[in-house]
Amino acid sequence: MGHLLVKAKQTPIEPGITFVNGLTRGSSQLEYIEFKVLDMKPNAKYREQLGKQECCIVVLTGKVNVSDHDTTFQNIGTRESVFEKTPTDSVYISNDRSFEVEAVTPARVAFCYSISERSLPTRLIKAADNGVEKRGILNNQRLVHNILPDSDTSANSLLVVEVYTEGGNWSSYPPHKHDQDNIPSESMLEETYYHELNPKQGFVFQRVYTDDRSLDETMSVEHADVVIVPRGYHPVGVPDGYASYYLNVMAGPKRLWKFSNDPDHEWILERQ
Ligand SMILES: O=C(O)C[C@@H](O)[C@H](O)C(=O)CO
Repeated sequence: MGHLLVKAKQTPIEPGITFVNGLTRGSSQLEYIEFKVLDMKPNAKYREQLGKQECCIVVLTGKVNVSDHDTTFQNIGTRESVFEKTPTDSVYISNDRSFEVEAVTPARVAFCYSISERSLPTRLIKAADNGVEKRGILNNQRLVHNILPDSDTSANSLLVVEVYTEGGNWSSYPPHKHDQDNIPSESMLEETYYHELNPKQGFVFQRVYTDDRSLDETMSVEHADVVIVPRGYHPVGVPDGYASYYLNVMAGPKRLWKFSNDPDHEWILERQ
């Protein structure tokens, strides 16, 4: 197993709460992003005091109440499986705040963190606020739900997006990278991928590589695994018969998603 692949764990951490997968800045080579996914049984409560990190709470499945102790958003979340392919509700919570998530139904919740110093208002990002985009042609088709895109100024550094790729298709493809602070042509953003598969026994392949191949890892990724993209190109290939979902978190010094395609494969975009 390469050091960019974090396998799903399923570790009970509190009554009614199971840690599914995640990473901290201490446990990964990332400087900006932390991430975790928790499974929650009904009535379970997860509380956290944020330090100098902002957090986007994405209700992957089920229904929850989220409170920042000033405002409570009740019964949020829209789906029982991510593969319903409808957007979901999320909540943005600023650095230095605390929050509580209480499960109303069995729920799977993603917590996307990035370092942040400037306080911002808590915000409910409703499912209807997600920008829904179909990208690509031929075997490069994917469906994108933009939860926190760079056009939305609710966050200091976090970018959050979910992506669906049908079997036999490729996404994050042609391979692109965002590891140079060279705006307007490219921004420097770390990235994480939290993957789900339908059916669950499926797998996808993800390669993370740089032009000079000083980094070049190709991973077999299974349900609930996380892939870390500290730099480099990061395409995903989905085998026939399986559908892929992933939740991307991106963060870096500037909150802008500007990428460069691998020049060797950019011709993919020129096809009709
Ligand atoms: O369009 C896609 O296939 C999704 C990717 O852009 C993905 O969100 C990503 O790699 C962002 O850098």
